[in-house]
Amino acid sequence: MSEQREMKEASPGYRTVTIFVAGIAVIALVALVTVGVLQNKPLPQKYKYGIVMDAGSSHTALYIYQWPAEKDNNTGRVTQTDSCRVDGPGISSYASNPRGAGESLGDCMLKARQAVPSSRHGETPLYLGATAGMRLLNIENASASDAVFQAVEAALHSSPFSFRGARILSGQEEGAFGWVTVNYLDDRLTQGQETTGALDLGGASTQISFVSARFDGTESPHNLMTFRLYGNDYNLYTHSYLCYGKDQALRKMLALQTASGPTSLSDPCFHPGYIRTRDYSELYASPCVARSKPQASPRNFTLKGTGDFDSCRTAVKKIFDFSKCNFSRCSFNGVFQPELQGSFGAFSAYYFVLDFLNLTDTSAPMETIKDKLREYCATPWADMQRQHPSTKVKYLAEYCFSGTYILTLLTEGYNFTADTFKEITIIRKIKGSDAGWTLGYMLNLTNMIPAEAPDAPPAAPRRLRVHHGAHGPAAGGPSPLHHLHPQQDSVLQPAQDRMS
Ligand SMILES: O=P(O)(O)OP(=O)(O)OP(=O)(O)OC[C@H]1O[C@@H](n2cnc3c(O)ncnc32)[C@H](O)[C@@H]1O
Ligand SMILES: [Ca+2]
Repeated sequence: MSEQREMKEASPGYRTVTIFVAGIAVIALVALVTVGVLQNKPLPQKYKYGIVMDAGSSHTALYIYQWPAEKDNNTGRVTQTDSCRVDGPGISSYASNPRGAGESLGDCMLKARQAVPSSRHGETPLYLGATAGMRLLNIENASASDAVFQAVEAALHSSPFSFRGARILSGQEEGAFGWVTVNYLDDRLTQGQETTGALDLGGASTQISFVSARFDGTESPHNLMTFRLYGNDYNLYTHSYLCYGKDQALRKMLALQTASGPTSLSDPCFHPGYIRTRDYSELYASPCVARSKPQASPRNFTLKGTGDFDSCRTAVKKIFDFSKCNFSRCSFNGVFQPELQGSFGAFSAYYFVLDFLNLTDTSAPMETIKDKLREYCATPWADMQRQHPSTKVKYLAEYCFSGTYILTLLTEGYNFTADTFKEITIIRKIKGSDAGWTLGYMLNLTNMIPAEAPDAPPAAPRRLRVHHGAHGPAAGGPSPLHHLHPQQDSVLQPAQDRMS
């Protein structure tokens, strides 16, 4: 110590050097701060972001995902950080006011600008995918659906994000991406573990997707999606039933009950004491029921609830056609479905409805579930309103129908038995991220799921890759990111499309 002090004191140049070094350090620091301030450069961000808008039939939702900036290609690393529910109905409801569809997204876009650090805005991919509501509008009135898309695209182009296109997802994509999401969040893909099937119930369509050892696509090619993920091959069975989302299914049931154009209808799927005037032209204003509109009918009919679960089941069952099957086995409406296999995650309206009804425990005996629904449906409407003053009246009025529909769809439609029903888990979120197709869709379009396991020698480019036939895109083709129309670039395609 003292020797040191002696040396410092002894060395005449020591003070000069110290002052010199300190001076340089101060100048460097000032320069650094000045440059930083002048360029307004924030500190480097730890995360990257991606945004997907889910334009569903009943509403639009925006999801923001993040992942560590230094490593894009690892599983389980992409998580949902934020979400935003667009006020008002789904974009397909803006057919007569397309501009309104674009404007409706404003608040959620603002929220996204605040949630994603501004230094990342320009590089953050933004996708919009529309599902069954737009599929139906496209069938009904293609120019109206084009106008809605134009308005929505204009709104999203004006955002600071990297807008990569708005399009309608095919039913197969909707089902398959929901399956990818669930299994990605559960970490089942990297481990090569047994996967979970996915059940999605929307307002206008519903999907079932699961890996089946007995299904290679021979019987029904358009139900097959094949992928190679983290070095494992999957044959996924998937089917989307248009018009079997819970809103359209209710329309179908009401249409069957009003085929003769009555002025009043006693309906077992609504609570006793429930009474409402329904407009014929409004009820039949959907391609799901348009063709069965009665030739002659009054303007409205009076819908009166009788609250009878067993009769409701009978009425609901009539919207399924079990009469024909050209395959070895079918679900309903002549659709091929292999034997159910493994566990399932059921989300969206399965969750909303069964959670409200306190019926998410699928291990309860089937009879108990039926008894609860029987009692629930029989509860007078006035009591329901008194007990649930803050529940949206439309939802409250329809839970008896919705619960009955879900039970019928799962057991009679998809053939879940008292045993296999227990394999269904009713979920809303997995590790903080919503279950749904959006995350899988983004992972695919941003190539964030590698075809080979990360520690395996990269024989092929690390991207989510399907086995394409001779006409499929070459492996390692251009990244989907460089195109504005992801429908041409999605590397996940149903087998039928690949073979045609
Ligand atoms: O997939 P598609 O068919 O396009 O429709 P969507 O994406 O808009 O459908 P959601 O899963 O958002 O919702 C499914 C249905 O559940 C309804 N719903 C949403 N929240 C609900 C709640 O809390 N209680 C009851 N029903 C609800 C909603 O109105 C739809 O009819
Ligand atoms: Ca949906």
